[in-house]
Amino acid sequence: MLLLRNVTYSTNGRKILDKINMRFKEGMSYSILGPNGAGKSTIAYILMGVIKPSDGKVLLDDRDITDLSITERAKLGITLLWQEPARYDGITVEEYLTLGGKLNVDKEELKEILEIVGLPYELYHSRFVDKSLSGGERKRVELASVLLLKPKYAILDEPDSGLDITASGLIDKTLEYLRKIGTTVILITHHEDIAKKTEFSYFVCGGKVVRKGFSDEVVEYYKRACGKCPLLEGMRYGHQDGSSKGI
Ligand SMILES: Nc1ncnc2c1ncn2[C@@H]1O[C@H](COP(=O)(O)OP(=O)(O)OP(=O)(O)O)[C@@H](O)[C@H]1O
Repeated sequence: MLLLRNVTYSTNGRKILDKINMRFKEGMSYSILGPNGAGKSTIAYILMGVIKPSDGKVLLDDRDITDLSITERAKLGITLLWQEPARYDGITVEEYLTLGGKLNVDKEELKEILEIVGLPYELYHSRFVDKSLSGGERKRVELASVLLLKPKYAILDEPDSGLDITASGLIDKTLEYLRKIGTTVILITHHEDIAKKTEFSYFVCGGKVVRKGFSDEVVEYYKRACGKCPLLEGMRYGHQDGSSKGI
């Protein structure tokens, strides 16, 4: 089990996360749901070891891993799909996904995974992971790399961002594959329909867990709460500069 215990994170004199407690059990799927700026990506970075909490602990199977680096956590089976996909000039999709042949993966498996993420092997394996791929295609390559690693814990930070209308089917196939291989999924999103695809959800707002439980129930609460939130209402109508009333 992966666990955040009383995690607080402050930076530049601002408290971003405030005593966050979360539990991710093996083989289950979870969403971290919340509006822009809620603290969702910060939670992902703390789980992955990109940043360290100012207070509190990260535990994996009762072991304190708070001070472990990204690489050490990766070795323990924790993987992060970054919100912004990277580019690697001069490296093909196949080289990237097989870590230059170091990852033990056969061609059939590579084909299967590329099919799941919607990039047919024949069309994409020799393409370069550079700016010649669109943002959406790079995101799909990153998702394929997470699936091929067969992690124990897959943290997917907005897997649908930058993707088109086919994203919903892609998320379904991704979750189905990860469920099949027993990976615990931690999916970060601000979309209710995406959160509903997981079993459990945490609704985060203002750096705090506001609600947790079965995804259907949490999503209903999120819709009601965010629908009435004066902060979000203000953002929607652009009250900060008094302009852009409506859209
Ligand atoms: N280094 C930093 N200095 C100041 N503020 C920061 C810093 N890093 C993050 N924040 C702020 O912390 C808040 C939470 O950021 P975070 O990226 O975790 O939100 P999020 O829920 O993932 O948002 P989004 O849905 O827009 O991606 C935001 O208001 C952000 O501006």
